Amino acid sequence: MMTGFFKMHGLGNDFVVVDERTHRHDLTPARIAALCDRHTGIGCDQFVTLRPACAQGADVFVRFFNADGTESGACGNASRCVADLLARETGRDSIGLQTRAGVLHATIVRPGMVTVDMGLPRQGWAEVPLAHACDTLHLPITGDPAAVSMGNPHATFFLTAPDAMAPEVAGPELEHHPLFPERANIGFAHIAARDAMRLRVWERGSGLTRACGSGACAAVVNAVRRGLVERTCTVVMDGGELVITWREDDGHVLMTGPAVTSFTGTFSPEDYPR
Ligand SMILES: N[C@@H](CCC[C@H](N)C(=O)O)C(=O)O
Repeated sequence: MMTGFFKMHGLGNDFVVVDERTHRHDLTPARIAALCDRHTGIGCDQFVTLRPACAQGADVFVRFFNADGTESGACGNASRCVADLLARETGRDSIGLQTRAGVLHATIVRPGMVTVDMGLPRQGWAEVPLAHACDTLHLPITGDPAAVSMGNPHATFFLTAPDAMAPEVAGPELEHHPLFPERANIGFAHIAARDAMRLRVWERGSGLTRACGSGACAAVVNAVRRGLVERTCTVVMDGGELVITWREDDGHVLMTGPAVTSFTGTFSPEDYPR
C-alpha cells in the first residue's frame, strides 16, 4: 500500500510529513531513518507524523523524528509547517498542535508565515535534562555554554567571533557529552546587536541543519538570561531568519517565520527495512 507524504521546509530545515489520522503506516525507527536518507530514501532532516489529537484545544497530535530515527519532544520549524498545512486544510488561522511537550498554539500571520507559541522554556537542570545538578546558565563545559529545554534539550555557546567554533567539528562530541543524558542540540551563537544574533545549530540526531526553530528560541532565552539581547531578537541562520520573542508577562516564547510545501509524493513502506 502506498503512503502519501508532504515534503516541507522552514528556512531549509526540511521535513517529510505523513498523515496518519485515518490510517497507520508501520513506520518503525529504522524505516524512518531509511526514509530520511538523502541518497537512498526521500531525504530530510526530520520525519513528522500526524495522528488524531486527544488533548483539549488541539487539532492534531504531531510527532517529530530525527534523521537517525530517534524521537524529539519539539521541533519549531516543523511545528510552523504542520500549522500551515492544517490551516490550509481547515481554512482557520489558529491551530492547536498536541506534541509530547504539550499543546502549542499557532497563528497564521499571512499565508506561509506562522507564529507558534512554543510555551515556557524549562530552565532547571533536571528539566533540560542534565546528568547532575549545576547552574544551567554556566555549564561546566569548556566554552561556557548555557542550557535550556524548549521541549527538547539545548545548549548554546556564545562566540566572540561568528566562526570561532565550527559546529560540524565541535557538534558531534558535544551532542554526546556526558552532561547530557538524552544528548543535546548544540547552538553556536554570535551576538550582532541587542536585537540580532547569528546562529548555527548542530542538531541531535540530524547533524548540522540550515535552521533550527527550537534552537533559535533556546539561544534567545539563554542570551536574555545573560543580559546579551532584548526580549525580541532576530535570529539569522544559514537558511534565513526567525523573529523570537520571550514574552515578559507570561514567560512564553513566540517564534515567527515561514513554512513552505515543496512537493507531495508517495512511497511504499515495504521498500524500506523494518
Ligand atoms: N529542527 C528542529 C529540532 C528537531 C529536533 C532536534 N534535533 C532534537 O532532537 O531535539 C527545530 O526546528 O526545532
